[in-house]
Amino acid sequence: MPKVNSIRQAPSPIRWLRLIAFLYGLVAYGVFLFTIVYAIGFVSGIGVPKTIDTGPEASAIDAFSINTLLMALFAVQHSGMARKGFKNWWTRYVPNCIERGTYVLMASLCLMFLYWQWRPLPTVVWRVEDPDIFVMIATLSFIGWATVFASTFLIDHFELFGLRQVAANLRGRGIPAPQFKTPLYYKFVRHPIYLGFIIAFWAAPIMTIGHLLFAAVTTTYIFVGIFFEERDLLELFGEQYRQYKRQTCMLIPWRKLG
Ligand SMILES: C[S@@+](CC[C@H](N)C(=O)[O-])C[C@H]1O[C@@H](n2cnc3c(N)ncnc32)[C@H](O)[C@@H]1O
Repeated sequence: MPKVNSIRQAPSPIRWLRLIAFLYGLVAYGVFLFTIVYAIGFVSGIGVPKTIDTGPEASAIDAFSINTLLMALFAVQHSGMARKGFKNWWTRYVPNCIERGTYVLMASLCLMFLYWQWRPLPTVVWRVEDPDIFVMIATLSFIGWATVFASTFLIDHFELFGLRQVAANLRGRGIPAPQFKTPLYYKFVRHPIYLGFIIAFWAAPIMTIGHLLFAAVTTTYIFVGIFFEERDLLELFGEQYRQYKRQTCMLIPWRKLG
């Protein structure tokens, strides 16, 4: 009898696969956390060895081309892999539960590559001389980052970064369907995470050409990303999202709710 029990309790191959998928999701999340925290240092120039204004010297034209290519690589990965058609195709080969984690991992690797290969363009465009205004602008940038983090928790932090999916799979449950949400300030702006990024990138007490290039290209990319994201959200949530779009501003809450 004890032998029968021990056979019954032995983890099946499926359980092992679920555990491996869960650990993979955890690693992907850890890499993402490191990458996003590093991004704060990279953009602000504080606390990390390689920042937006440091790195191998290059001519202005080389630096401009390399940096633009690095941002284009990230944009293609980040937008391409988020599209429904791509997801439908590659989840034929990759289990559904690790699709989001893999997406997050790939985006993090593209960003790390960008940090590593980024060439500085150190000419100063503006420099705030007044120490109080300097601190105010630097603080505003951190408020932007805080908005990004807080908003991920409002939407669903663990689903956005793939942990909820691998945790559900580990428990033998299906992947939870995405829910439409408008918590707190999502009632006033549809894209607080992107607004937070824009604030974090532009609120710079010392703005170099390199930083300006980064802020300008990422802001343009955010608008392109919003176009594709909203097209998908309309398809996913239908009338609910159409009404939300009619009543709520995209980034800046400048008009009243309808
Ligand atoms: C990086 S988040 C950005 C969310 C939002 N655009 C923002 O800036 O706060 C992208 C994911 O959020 C989801 N999403 C965006 N708005 C949402 C909402 N109101 N409710 C639920 N999910 C949403 C999208 O489907 C997408 O998977």
